[in-house]
Amino acid sequence: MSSSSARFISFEGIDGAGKSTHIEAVSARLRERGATVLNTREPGGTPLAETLRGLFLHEGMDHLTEALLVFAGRRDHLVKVIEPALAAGQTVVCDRFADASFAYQGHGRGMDLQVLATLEQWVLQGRQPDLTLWFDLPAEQAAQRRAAAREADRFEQQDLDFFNRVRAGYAARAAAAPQRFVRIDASGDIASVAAQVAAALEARGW
Ligand SMILES: Nc1ncnc2c1ncn2[C@@H]1O[C@H](COP(=O)(O)OP(=O)(O)OP(=O)(O)O)[C@@H](O)[C@H]1O
Ligand SMILES: Cc1cn([C@H]2C[C@H](O)[C@@H](COP(=O)(O)O)O2)c(=O)[nH]c1=O
Repeated sequence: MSSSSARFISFEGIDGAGKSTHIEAVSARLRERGATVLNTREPGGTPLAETLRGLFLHEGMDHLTEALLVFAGRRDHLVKVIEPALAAGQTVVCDRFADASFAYQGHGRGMDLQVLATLEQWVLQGRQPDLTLWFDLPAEQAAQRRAAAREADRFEQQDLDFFNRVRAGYAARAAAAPQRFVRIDASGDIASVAAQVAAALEARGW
């Protein structure tokens, strides 16, 4: 891959699906092939958006406020970090992006998907990842992994029904954009998941 081939790759999935476990290996692989890789995340990615992240994860708020906050942070992130990096020919690897808003605020919280689509249009102006790796895992299994790993934030405290809806939300987004999404079966061991991720990159010649 030449350093001028800008790519935008997002990682998605319910909490505890295993995204973060694979992000550094993906970035290392792309760097080995010549890319300049920028690792970032949402909510967050800029000082302002990281401040909003703290509120988003820990303060109580209504669902529309939650969606507006995450899209406000996303706008700052897009304008200050993602677009300049892509314009400079870098590869952007982002832990979650706008699909998460449809899955969590839309399907999880029950917000009107059309309102989210309008926000997406205003904020992203058509920008979408080139590839979205969706780590798909049953909610029960993800909960077991989370329980062993860390203290729960406002989202991670939600029940299995919530995460089943979020998972269905990702499935709907994947079905609507099959050329962009690759479903990774995240239920196996770390090596089997890593092999699927590598195959998805290999298939694109990345
Ligand atoms: N394939 C796997 N099998 C068993 N455990 C795993 C697997 N992948 C990751 N884990 C473990 O599950 C926990 C959650 O993984 P990780 O933090 O990568 O998930 P995540 O999708 O990034 O979660 P979040 O989005 O909530 O931060 C960690 O303790 C990690 O070590
Ligand atoms: C981008 C985005 C995220 N969320 C939720 C999903 C997770 O529960 C947290 C982020 O935590 P992580 O450990 O960094 O994965 O935020 C959301 O509800 N909506 C979004 O758009």
